[in-house]
Parts: sequence; structure tokens; C-alpha cells
Amino acid sequence: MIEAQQLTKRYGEKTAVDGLDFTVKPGTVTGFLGPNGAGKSTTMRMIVGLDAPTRGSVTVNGRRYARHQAPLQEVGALLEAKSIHPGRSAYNHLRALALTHGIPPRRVDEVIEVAGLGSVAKMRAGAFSLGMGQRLGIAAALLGDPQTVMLDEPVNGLDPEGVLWIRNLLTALAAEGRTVFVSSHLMSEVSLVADHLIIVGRGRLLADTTVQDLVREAGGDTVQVATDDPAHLRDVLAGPGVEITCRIGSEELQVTGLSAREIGLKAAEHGIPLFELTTKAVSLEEAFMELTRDAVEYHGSTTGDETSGSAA
Ligand SMILES: Nc1ncnc2c1ncn2[C@@H]1O[C@H](COP(=O)(O)OP(=O)(O)OP(=O)(O)O)[C@@H](O)[C@H]1O
Repeated sequence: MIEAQQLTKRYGEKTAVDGLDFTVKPGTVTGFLGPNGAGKSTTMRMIVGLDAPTRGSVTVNGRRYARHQAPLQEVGALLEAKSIHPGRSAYNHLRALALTHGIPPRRVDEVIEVAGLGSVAKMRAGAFSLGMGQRLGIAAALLGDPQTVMLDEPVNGLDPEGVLWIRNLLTALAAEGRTVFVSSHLMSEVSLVADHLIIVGRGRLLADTTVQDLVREAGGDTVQVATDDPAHLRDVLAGPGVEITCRIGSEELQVTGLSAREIGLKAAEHGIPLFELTTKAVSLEEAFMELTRDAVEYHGSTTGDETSGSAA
């Protein structure tokens, strides 16, 4: 369990993390999402004591990381900055880590196996590809068989097989009852493994929610209907919990609160011809972009793609 209370980090004038309150629970994968510069890495560094909070606190299983007697057995972390001696083999790197943390050497073989590094374990880590380096970082994070696993952007540099491997690994770790906290700036990636989401922007908490709730709050499913008599259809469909929007002069209505089937039946009942009846699910990516729109630090100006432009 990770608990942050009013967690704040300032670098001079810059507030990287701004009064975050959240809890990461065991037995589930929690995604930590936010656009670039949102404060995810800074938060994770504070969790493992690599940065000190300016204000507030963060604990792992009720204690600050540094207060744990065997921190590597408590929290296994993959953070962006790696400190692997390039001349050392993966095997020797893990063995040195194990030795200095009182972890039995046979555990090194186990994590090499889990990380799929068996065939390259004796190779110089300096010759590793980005993906192999990520796997080695994850092997190191798992070395102490920790109850809490925290990975910062773990899929960076991994090929599709590696991405799938990470997903299965995270799901399995959570199924064993561990606390799994994984950051990403990609909703599409996180939504495939995470049940719970903590979303930040400019250091602030934007949402502490589940994947389903995020979609529901973003408007759920909308049905697009086209007819030559939109005013009549609007009257027919109106009712409690139903929201209808329509642009002046347009034949299209956007309806939430009714299914396509209900709309089709009501239209038929009143003899209103329909030209289109399409359910449009709000994608998680749209919901995420809507939520973080004001928190994105760097907007492209000439993308030619109006995903964050004003809706008519
Ligand atoms: N050591 C530092 N000194 C000054 N500013 C910093 C430092 N570390 C981070 N920042 C700033 O704090 C903010 C949050 O950075 P952080 O790396 O935590 O964000 P992030 O969400 O992990 O972003 P990304 O997805 O790009 O890794 C950024 O604006 C960053 O420039």
C-alpha cells in the first residue's frame, strides 16, 4: 500500500508535485497517468526516497521508504535513471545487488528467468538494447520479491512481445496480492492492465478513478441519429436522463441516455424516418485528453489534427 498525503515537491519556482493525496492498494494494478512533465517521475522518486518532499509525506506500508529495514524487499522500483555499470554483465549486476541487500543468490537466477534474460545474462550490460535494459531494470526491481512493485514507463523501448510480457507480468503480480503502481503518459497502454487510475496534470490530482468510471463520467456512449425531422425526433426522445444536442440546420442529433435500439423503436413508433443510427463509444484516449487538456505543458501548433480543438 502506498499512501501520499499532500505530497508536494518544488524545484525553485517550479512546483513539480502539488499537494497530491492518493492511495495505491494491493491486489490490483494502479495506473499513474499524466502528460509529459505532470510530476509522475518526481512522485515515484519521492516514494523511494530519492527526492525529499518539500511538504507532505508518502509512505509504503505505513512507513517512509528509508525507515524500512530491507527496502528492496519492500518496494521494487524501475525508475528512468539507470545506474548499471556498462562493463558488468546482467548476471553480475543482479548478483552484486543481491549480495549488498542480503538476498540469496538463487533469486538472481529466478529473476533472470522471469525477465526472459537467460540467453544474454552473461553479456555486458553496456551492449544491451533499450528493451533488454528495461528487462534488466525490471529483474532488479523484482529481486527482493517485494510486496510493492513500482515501474516508471516500463514499456519504453520494448517490442510488442515485450509489451505483452509486461502486461502479463503486472497482472500476475497483482493477482498474487501485491501493490502494483505503473506510470505512463499513454492511456491506451495503461487501460489494458490497470483497474484503477490516478491521473495527474501539472503536479495536481485530476482523477482517482477506475477505467469504467472515467468513460462514464466523460459522457458514456453517445448515439448519433440523423433524420429529416430532428425537431420532432427531439421531442419524442426527450425525457429524464436523456441529453440531446443538435446543431442548428443539421439533420444530426447526438443523444446520451438512450440506446440505439430504444431510439430506433421510438422513431418507428412515431413514423420518423432515420438515415443514421450509430453508437459512438467515448474512447478512453478521448476521455483522458479531455481531462488533461488544460494540463498539457507543450501543445503542438500545426498538427493538422483537431483532437483538442473546440467542438462545434
Ligand atoms: N531536478 C529538477 N529540477 C527542476 N525541475 C525539475 C526537476 N525534475 C523535474 N522537474 C520538473 O518538474 C516537472 C515534473 O517532472 P516529472 O519528470 O516528474 O514529470 P513526468 O510526469 O514524469 O513527465 P514525463 O512523462 O515527461 O517523464 C517538469 O516540469 C520537470 O521539468
